Amino acid sequence: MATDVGGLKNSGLVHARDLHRGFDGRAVLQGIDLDIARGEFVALLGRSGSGKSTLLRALAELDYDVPGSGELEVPANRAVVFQDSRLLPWARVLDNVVLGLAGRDAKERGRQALAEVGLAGRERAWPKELSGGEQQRVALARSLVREPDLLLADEPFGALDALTRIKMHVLLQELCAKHRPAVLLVTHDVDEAVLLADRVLVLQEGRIAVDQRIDLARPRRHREPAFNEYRELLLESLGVDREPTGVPA
Ligand SMILES: Nc1ncnc2c1ncn2[C@@H]1O[C@H](COP(=O)(O)OP(=O)(O)OP(=O)(O)O)[C@@H](O)[C@H]1O
Repeated sequence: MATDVGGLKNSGLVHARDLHRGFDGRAVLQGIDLDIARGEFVALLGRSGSGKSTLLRALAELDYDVPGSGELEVPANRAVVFQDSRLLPWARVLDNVVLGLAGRDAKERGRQALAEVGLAGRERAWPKELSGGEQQRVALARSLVREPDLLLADEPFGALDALTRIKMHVLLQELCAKHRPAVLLVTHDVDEAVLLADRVLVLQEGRIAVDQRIDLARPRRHREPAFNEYRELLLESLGVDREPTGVPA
């Protein structure tokens, strides 16, 4: 596998060709071709077990222990956010944000990042004193303070209640408009994908089966007719039965 973090061959930021990954002889990714442009927001949908996290971990280069092949170029300056915040319980909020960050102004940048996610004044709190949504805000601040070219997010809002999730969607839209990282967001939530992404991919049988551009003005709102059209299209490609008597698969 060739991994070139420096000289990207094309104008894209992420470049993957014919990526294969498998576990115990079972193929999970079976020839992924994917390009992500600088500043582009890509959402990744797929049924449970389709390999979304496997693909995200490949792009994060966190899968050195997983056998595979293919060509992959990703920027060195990338950040990963998971479903749980993975904050260090023994470090205060600000220290969690700036841990490992170089420079004399690191703490000041950390404070600014916390203010951006709506947590000014909570710098000295311990992670356990924060709600789940607040902890995810800290995780976002920890990523964004590093000004990543690529943000890889694996169901970052999956464990949050519906109202908090909506607030996080608004926040993420604002942060992305300001910082313009390229994003790969793994999600189960079709509405979340249509709301946030420039492009929505559907992973099926180890390949990207759908690559749908979302041509809606921002900021986006649920329930406008065009939004619903994209949602129905994607639900159909996921094989979700929308008949009244059907139970979603
Ligand atoms: N470390 C591992 N060892 C063995 N099998 C694994 C490992 N990680 C993932 N798998 C298998 O690879 C397949 C894809 O898993 P992956 O977590 O990428 O799917 P996913 O689409 O992210 O699923 P979900 O939506 O349920 O999180 C699954 O069948 C899973 O059991």
